[in-house]
Amino acid sequence: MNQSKEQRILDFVLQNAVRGDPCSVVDTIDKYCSQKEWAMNVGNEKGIILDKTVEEVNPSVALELGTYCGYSAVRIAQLLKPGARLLTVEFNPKFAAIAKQMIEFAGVHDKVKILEGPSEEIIPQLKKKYEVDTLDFVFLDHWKDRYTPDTILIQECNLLRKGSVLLADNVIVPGAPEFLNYIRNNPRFQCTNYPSHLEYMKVKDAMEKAVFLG
Ligand SMILES: O=c1[nH]cnc2c(O)cc(-c3ccc(F)cc3)cc12
Ligand SMILES: [Mg+2]
Repeated sequence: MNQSKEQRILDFVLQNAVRGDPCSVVDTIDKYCSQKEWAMNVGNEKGIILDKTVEEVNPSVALELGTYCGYSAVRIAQLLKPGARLLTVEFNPKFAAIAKQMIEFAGVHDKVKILEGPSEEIIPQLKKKYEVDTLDFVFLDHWKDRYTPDTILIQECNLLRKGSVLLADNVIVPGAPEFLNYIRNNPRFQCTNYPSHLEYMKVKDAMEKAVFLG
């Protein structure tokens, strides 16, 4: 039965990265996806923006929407302080299965919990089922048409506190114009744009940071 691209990425990591070394897992995925097959990992250029934002926030509880192969989950998890945790939501069961193995190989599984299912179903469960009080950091990297409804849902579920930080990938490519319009015109958020490039390409992309003002 022919392999998926995501399985090929995982196999390349299992063969070439160092078990228990998150940096080697991240670098090995970037090597495969820049040299062999493009894939929608946030990549190293935007990954550095992600890293800096996570270090700035130093979250106790972080949420990621869109796990894919686990690349950004590994990047975020390795920056978390002891006792901090990342909840990452993935709709596609095949991607979730790959990410689970990737996260375990990287040795960050004690900090990461993969929640499989649609974000609109999982977000309302975070408080009661996953014992979340508020989210310190949210990385939006799933389907661009869900950025705005999920941001509204997160607010409706009272999951943000003064100073909570949202960071959205791909606001240029594939683009999230409706989200940019929503968040930049919402007086409860202070927005900053970070120009960058699409992962592994020369194409311009950007990330948008939005701080919740309470
Ligand atoms: O669907 C996406 N989810 C999350 N991140 C993405 C991402 O970073 C890039 C892309 C993408 C960009 C250009 C293209 F030609 C085809 C797909 C999609 C997603
Ligand atoms: Mg992305």
